[in-house]
Amino acid sequence: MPVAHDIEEPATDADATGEGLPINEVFYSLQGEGTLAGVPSVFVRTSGCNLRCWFCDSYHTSWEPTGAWRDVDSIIEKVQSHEQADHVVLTGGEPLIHEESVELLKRLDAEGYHTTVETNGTIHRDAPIDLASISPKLANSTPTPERDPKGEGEWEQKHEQNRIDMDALSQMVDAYETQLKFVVTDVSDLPEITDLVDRVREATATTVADDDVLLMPEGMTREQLNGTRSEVAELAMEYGYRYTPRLHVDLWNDAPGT
Ligand SMILES: C[S@@+](CC[C@H](N)C(=O)[O-])C[C@H]1O[C@@H](n2cnc3c(N)ncnc32)[C@H](O)[C@@H]1O
Ligand SMILES: Nc1nc2[nH]cc(C(=O)O)c2c(=O)[nH]1
Ligand code: SF4
Ligand SMILES: [Mg+2]
Repeated sequence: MPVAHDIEEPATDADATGEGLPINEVFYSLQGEGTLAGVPSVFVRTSGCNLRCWFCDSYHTSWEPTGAWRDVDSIIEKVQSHEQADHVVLTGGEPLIHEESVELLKRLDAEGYHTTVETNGTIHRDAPIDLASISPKLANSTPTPERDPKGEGEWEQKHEQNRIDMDALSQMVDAYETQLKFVVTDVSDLPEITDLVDRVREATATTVADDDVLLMPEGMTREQLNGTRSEVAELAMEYGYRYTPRLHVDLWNDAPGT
């Protein structure tokens, strides 16, 4: 069993019992990213992350983790209250820092849900995951002092050291149906992506097709996406990778619970 990295415990509304999961939010929406974009889904967002991307669109699960501890039964109950959905997306923060995410995924699987896990790919756990939506973090994510949203670059080195774990990444690719979803700002990100995809292909027994590699424009608002999406779409065509929109941002901008 992998050891969770040294995680700061999220601030909680409830007493930390050590059981259950720190939950930031549970909401019903359309999957906005990746090969299942457009599918009605319940999102379960855990709090706490082992990385600190400067651009993180879920600031209150990473830079300032907040949430309330909920036991697995109560999370399942909340998921089931959205009766139309048969897809569940477990995200965060980084959901796989929490061992209890495995229990939640087992319960969701037993209840018949299709499960997607949105993960940065640095921690592998054995769980019933129907789609591992892995977003390995590139150098463009590193919180340098100039880009740090909170401090003065205190996380730069730790983020840089931990953002890629080839063992965890390749174990996950071999274990699950996978999409590799890269956050792209511009053409300068592409050499790192092609190199990483080559390394994953060498390290795994699985065929990683070009259309399992997704380029997603960086931006947490429509305005920011206006500056990235066209170039990223062109890059997907040029390299033969798949483009993924951020449908939820196009539809609802950065509204909470979407
Ligand atoms: C908040 S993360 C949570 C899951 C996991 N920690 C991860 O990074 O994959 C969910 C998704 O949002 C993406 N993301 C975060 N901030 C973004 C931004 N500013 N622009 C585009 N994608 C972003 C991540 O790369 C990931 O695919
Ligand atoms: N609609 C919607 N789709 C998403 N796909 C991945 C998300 C995430 O934050 O992990 C996300 C999200 O926050 N909202
Ligand atoms: S790994 Fe995911 S949750 Fe963590 S800081 Fe980066 S985007 Fe945010
Ligand atoms: Mg999101």
